Amino acid sequence: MNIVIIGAGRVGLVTGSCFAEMGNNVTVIDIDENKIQRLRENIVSFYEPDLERLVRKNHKVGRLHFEIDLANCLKRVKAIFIAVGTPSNNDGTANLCQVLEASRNIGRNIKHDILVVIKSTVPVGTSQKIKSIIQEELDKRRVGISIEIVSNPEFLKEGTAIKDFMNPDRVIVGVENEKVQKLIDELYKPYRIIYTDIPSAEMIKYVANAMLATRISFMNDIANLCSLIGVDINMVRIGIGFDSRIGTKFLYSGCGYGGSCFPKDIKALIQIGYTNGYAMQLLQAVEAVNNNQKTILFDKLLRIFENNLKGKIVALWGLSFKPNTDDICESPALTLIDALLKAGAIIQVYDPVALEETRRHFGNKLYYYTNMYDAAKNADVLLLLTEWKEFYSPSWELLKKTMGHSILLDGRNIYDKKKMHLNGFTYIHI
Ligand SMILES: NC(=O)c1ccc[n+]([C@@H]2O[C@H](COP(=O)([O-])OP(=O)(O)OC[C@H]3O[C@@H](n4cnc5c(N)ncnc54)[C@H](O)[C@@H]3O)[C@@H](O)[C@H]2O)c1
Ligand SMILES: O=c1ccn([C@@H]2O[C@H](COP(=O)(O)OP(=O)(O)O[C@H]3O[C@H](CO)[C@@H](O)[C@H](O)[C@H]3O)[C@@H](O)[C@H]2O)c(=O)[nH]1
Repeated sequence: MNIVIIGAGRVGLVTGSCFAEMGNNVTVIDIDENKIQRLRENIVSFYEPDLERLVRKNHKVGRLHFEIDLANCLKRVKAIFIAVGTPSNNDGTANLCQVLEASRNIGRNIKHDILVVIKSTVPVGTSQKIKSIIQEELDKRRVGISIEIVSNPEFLKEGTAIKDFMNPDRVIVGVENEKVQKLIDELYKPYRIIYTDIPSAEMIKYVANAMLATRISFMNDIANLCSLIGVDINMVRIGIGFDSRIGTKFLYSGCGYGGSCFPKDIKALIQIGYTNGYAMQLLQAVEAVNNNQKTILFDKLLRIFENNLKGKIVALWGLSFKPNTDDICESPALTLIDALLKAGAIIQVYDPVALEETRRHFGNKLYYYTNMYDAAKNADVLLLLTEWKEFYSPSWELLKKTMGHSILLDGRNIYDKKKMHLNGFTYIHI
């Protein structure tokens, strides 16, 4: 099938590459000319495991193309996916400028019947707005063609995006009528497709993220209580997770959730509540607990160093908001670094792939290392912020020797408390 994807970001590029891998003929377009030029050279501008390989392979065999101008790639196209960004406005509502501009672009250029698929995360009612905008542009041109619209929110996670797209738990498709289902079935053939109406599909995306974020904030709240009363949160997590009604996933306490989705989508859902005269009390608490959680490691540091971090060497392992991505958007590391800089600490950082992103953000205020042990050199304290695999079994001997001190704050609770004391570390976790 001939498909166009608007937006070559984390969702658009993964969607395009995966559909091409399934045998479709895909063109991905973006307004960022530099991004498109680099993609034509098979260079992906962000880190996502396996994505560059898929881009190169499908580009080479001629199933994946990159364009700037939508008008150049509409011939025989059956579906156009909108996968542009929906960042937060200052008040927390979803900013729909990119989505509305992409819709106008479709309306200005399309010359035949088409299915428009909305992949971006958008508030209820946006798909209808998109349809109206396309129709407005068609009317201006006096073009009488039929536009079908479906809402198909995306549930992939950064760091496992290809795997998630290729093996989804479910594919949600909100439709206005059954006519379009044949085409959707053809696209997503092997997967479990759940058809809903459009508003439900739009809402499912927000509610799924809200539920996951709620689990995390709930566990962080419980972890903070456990730490006050001397209970091991890891044992509690395992103990409740084996209740099949609860399940084991998304129960890991830590230094807070980040990323380009949970924080903005929770804010947007709270704002949707406000707009409709309803206070989303639980989600407000989820957000408040998370904001507090991002400050917890700093508070622990203040206690250790008796409120004086000036001149203290603080080493950080992990900067991205989760492993296997270079994305530092809303990462707990950013909150911690801001506080440490204010307190006058010397900050030495290491991350397997997010160093450059971090350097772009903080410039020469930090010391950057490409080796995890070098980052810990002479450090008064080491903090683990992201649970990259390579941090699971370090050489404790080497680490102790390099640091000269042996205090470790584990922001992701990945180490065994008992063993850490045997390794000679003062070990503090969440
Ligand atoms: N990042 C994720 O893991 C993830 C997962 C599921 C859903 N989502 C949702 O998917 C959407 C896209 O997210 P993303 O992370 O891919 O965003 P992104 O910011 O990485 O990418 C958006 C891309 O769209 C391009 N763009 C903007 N306006 C355009 C236009 N008018 N025409 C062509 N290109 C345009 C931008 O240049 C950018 O490359 C958001 O709504 C997000 O909430 C994201
Ligand atoms: O038990 C857990 C699980 C996750 N996290 C944190 O939660 C954040 C988000 O992690 P994750 O959900 O794995 O990554 P995202 O790429 O942000 O994916 C979420 O956001 C996407 C964008 O909407 C959705 O598509 C995905 O389904 C949804 O999981 C990260 O900071 C994690 O460290 C925890 O603290 N504890």
